Amino acid sequence: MSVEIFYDDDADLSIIQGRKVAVIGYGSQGHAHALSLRDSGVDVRIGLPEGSKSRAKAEDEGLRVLSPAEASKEADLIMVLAPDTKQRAIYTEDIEPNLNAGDALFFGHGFNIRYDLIKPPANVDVAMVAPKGPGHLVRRQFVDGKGVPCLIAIEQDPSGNAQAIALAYAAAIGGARAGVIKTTFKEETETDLFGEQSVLCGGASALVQTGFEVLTEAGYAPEIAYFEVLHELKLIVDLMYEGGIARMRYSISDTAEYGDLTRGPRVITPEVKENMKAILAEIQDGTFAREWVAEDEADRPNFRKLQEAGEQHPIEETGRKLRGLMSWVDRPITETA
Ligand SMILES: NC(=O)C1=CN([C@@H]2O[C@H](COP(=O)(O)OP(=O)(O)OC[C@H]3O[C@@H](n4cnc5c(N)ncnc54)[C@H](OP(=O)(O)O)[C@@H]3O)[C@@H](O)[C@H]2O)C=CC1
Ligand SMILES: CC[C@](O)(C(C)=O)C(=O)O
Ligand SMILES: [Mg+2]
Ligand SMILES: [Mg+2]
Repeated sequence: MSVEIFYDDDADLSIIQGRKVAVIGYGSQGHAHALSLRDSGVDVRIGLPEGSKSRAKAEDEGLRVLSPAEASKEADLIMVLAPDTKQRAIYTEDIEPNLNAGDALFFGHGFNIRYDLIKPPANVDVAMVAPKGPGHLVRRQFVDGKGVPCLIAIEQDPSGNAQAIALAYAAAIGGARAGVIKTTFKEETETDLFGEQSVLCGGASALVQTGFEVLTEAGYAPEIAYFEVLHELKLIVDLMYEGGIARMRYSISDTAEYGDLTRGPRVITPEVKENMKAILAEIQDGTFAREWVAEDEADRPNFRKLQEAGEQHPIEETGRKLRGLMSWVDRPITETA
């Protein structure tokens, strides 16, 4: 095996328990890290601006909430879990003036370091602990005594201890129960962006919406179409998760398996593979990052338009109706455990 994988036995939790940690941001990842760090005996404070919607949520959990600058000043390890597009300004205005030699600056995703948007001083450890799953699942798994696998990466290591600190941090949020893999900021950023754009989010959303459109435009009931192309997808993906594509194919009927083997490549054609390569190239050469930063600076007009169109897609209305009949499915996305 070419990668190093670490587990709880490889991590020394006392290292992170001996640090003063500031978690900047209390959204999907921020709430999961902060609550699990606290439950692991770590001294945590949250950095959020005045007027942030997240302040009340953190305070309701009994966490100390300070401004990002105050939290950074108090802490000797700062984990940046604000939106990627906001991190550069937060770093310049709130974190950088409060960084001391020997501090550690941590990220949950490598975007700002990989694309040189943030350039920390050489006397500060710079590392990443990136859970490979959505924050609400990171927290739920921790509470259930399990964990979401994490990637760690070290960009700067003046203390000589950055890897041990990152491993301890990953263990404190449950990641080392599942496995912690060492990577680089470059590899994490490029593969994470590719995965979410081409397969996990972009690819999967477009596949599901298109399948729903084909069935309903052909006159089939939207409810039937929803079950076939969205609801059942989770059941199929669960089998892949447990035992790979082979396990899924073992479990489905041979009729489905024959259709999978012969029709799948007609959906995901060589042209689709070329499209994926083009998307990867835009990630590697920085085109996507420049586009996304510019879109954010322009107040996200295209993003909002596309978001709205997605919310108006007929599959959402059908889904809301059906999930309303399945009380066990409709977990609010704000639920934290
Ligand atoms: N979502 C996920 O599961 C994953 C995210 N990541 C990475 O984690 C990081 C955080 O992403 P995510 O959790 O999705 O972010 P969210 O959008 O869910 O949350 C962002 C948080 O940052 C706060 N915030 C906004 N502006 C500031 C500011 N100026 N100073 C301090 N806090 C601010 C927001 O507060 P408010 O409520 O006021 O908006 C909110 O609490 C990103 O780097 C992302 O790539 C990595 C793996 C998975
Ligand atoms: C798949 C999306 C993700 O990369 C994640 C949850 O890991 C993200 O940026 O939210
Ligand atoms: Mg990811
Ligand atoms: Mg991501």
